[in-house]
Amino acid sequence: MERLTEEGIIKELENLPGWKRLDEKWIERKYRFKNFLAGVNFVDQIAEYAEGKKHHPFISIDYKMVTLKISSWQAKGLTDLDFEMVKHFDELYEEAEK
Ligand SMILES: C[C@H](O)[C@H](O)[C@H]1CNC2=NC(N)=NC(=O)C2=N1
Repeated sequence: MERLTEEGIIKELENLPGWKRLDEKWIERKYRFKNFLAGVNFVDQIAEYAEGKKHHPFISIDYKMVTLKISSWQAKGLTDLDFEMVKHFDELYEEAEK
């Protein structure tokens, strides 16, 4: 998959509040949960989805906070697939927090 241009990345991020640029290759979002197990359950859903897509975010759980960061390392940058996936991560979060 093709790497997105700088303009393409900036445009995508405009519609994704919460996601921030770490550097030219990685974006990151921190999600807060009501309790530890809600965060772990979210990570479980992310893991299933990522495995299905064969595209894997880096994940860390810090008590009630889950941090996801993603890049397409084979493409050496950010791709449409990264953005398709982060939109789904945000949807899963909204469902989880209802
Ligand atoms: C061979 C395998 O499909 C690749 O190594 C996949 C696995 N998961 C991946 N995940 C992410 N985030 N980026 C990749 O480039 C990537 N490559």
